[in-house]
Amino acid sequence: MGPATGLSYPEALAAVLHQVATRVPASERVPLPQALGRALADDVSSRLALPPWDNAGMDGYAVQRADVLGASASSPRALPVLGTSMAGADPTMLPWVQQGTALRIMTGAPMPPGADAVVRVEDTDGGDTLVRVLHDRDTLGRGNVRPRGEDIAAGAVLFTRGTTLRASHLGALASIGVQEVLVSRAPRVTIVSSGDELVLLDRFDEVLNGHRIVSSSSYALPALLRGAGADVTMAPLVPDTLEALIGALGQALDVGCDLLITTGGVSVGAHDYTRDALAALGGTQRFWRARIRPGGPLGTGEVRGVPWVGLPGNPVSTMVTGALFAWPLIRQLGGHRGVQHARIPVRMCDDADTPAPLTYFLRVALQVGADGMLEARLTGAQGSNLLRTMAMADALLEVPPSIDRVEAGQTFSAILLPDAPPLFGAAPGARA
Ligand SMILES: Nc1nc2c(c(=O)[nH]1)N[C@H]1C(S)=C(S)[C@@H](COP(=O)(O)OP(=O)(O)OC[C@H]3O[C@@H](n4cnc5c(N)ncnc54)[C@H](O)[C@@H]3O)O[C@H]1N2
Ligand code: MOO
Repeated sequence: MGPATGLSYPEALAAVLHQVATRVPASERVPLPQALGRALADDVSSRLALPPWDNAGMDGYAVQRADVLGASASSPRALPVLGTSMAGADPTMLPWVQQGTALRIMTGAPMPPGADAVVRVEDTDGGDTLVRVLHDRDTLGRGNVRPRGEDIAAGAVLFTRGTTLRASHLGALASIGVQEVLVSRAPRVTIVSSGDELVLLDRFDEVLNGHRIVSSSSYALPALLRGAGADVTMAPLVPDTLEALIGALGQALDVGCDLLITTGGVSVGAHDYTRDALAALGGTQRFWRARIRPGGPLGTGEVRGVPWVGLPGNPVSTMVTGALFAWPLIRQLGGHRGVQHARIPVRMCDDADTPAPLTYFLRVALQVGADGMLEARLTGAQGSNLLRTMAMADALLEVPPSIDRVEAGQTFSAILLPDAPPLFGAAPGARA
């Protein structure tokens, strides 16, 4: 089977996501601080309004705006000061601000009845018992008054099911008194890696003896997928026999998981048994092979009701397909709403040949260019076995099948790797 067979990248992604589209994840209640990064399993409504009362947006004096309209340094308005409204003051105990009076007020403190504007302290002489207002700019617009319920309305839905909870969500939920949150359970993902040549680090002496290689994907892939919110179990490494693979996959299914991921053994080699093993366990294959590089020998299907994704064994192919396909799939299984990779425009700074009619995903490092646009540079050679150049990459430059050569200066879409840092260095000469 040639490299140009199989599904296009968008078709393959849609097929992978489609097979779990109707699954509703189980939910659990967790204390608020532990809800970070999880998806809300239900809408959250607020019992109360926030802010709970009209309050001051500036430190200054609560007044009736008509009293200070037209005030200036040459024509100040003098108002007796009735007292002070501190943040935390009981709003029902505040004096009425009648025409021609003022109440000292702090940012966040409740507005007293009668007042409809706050003059900031800088626009006054700061008087304690009598204040002179020297400027009337705060009579415009909202007059530095922050209205009750502006942030969160009482009874309204605050966040909807599927929202990924970030730091500010925890703050907003805390502010309405949520101590425990109903979130989708982390999907249980079991990874089964096969290959006679592979050992874990406890057998590194066999690597030194020249007989084996470390199963680097046993370390890289769970790290990546845990970042997607998966509860990952690594099955013991499986030798290259059909019986061993059937046994290992059967064991993983008996223990139970929400997603079965295999690495290796999906190509056309003499020992590539993954698809045969799945068939022997009664599984069905949805597709095998995508028109992408790296990662072409990618498969998906279902076995005993559990979705299966077969990632190719070359370590970079494993990580690229893990990021492009397994990551969004795990997000979907974890109940998260957004599962589309963002594409960002980047200016490519290197040439690259992409001759086959495939979507290429080139490993690139990003820098902020002189004009503020992101610039992409190849991290080095692009062979599927070269994990170092994958580790150096921030993003995958997506080169469509119709393009057979990338030239420096051209703009392409890049997909940020899910574990890429959110900040980048500046290219030489870039503005700060
Ligand atoms: N005749 C063909 N050969 C190959 C094709 C093809 O279309 N026709 N496709 C190539 C591509 S592309 C890839 S990718 C690989 C995929 O092969 P498998 O998924 O069957 O993987 P393996 O053969 O088991 O291993 C490939 C390679 O990766 C190393 N490997 C495997 N697992 C791990 C691991 N856990 N950690 C580190 N390294 C691993 C393995 O030693 C091999 O070097 O097939 C190509 N061949
Ligand atoms: O596509 Mo394979 O996944 O390049 O090495």
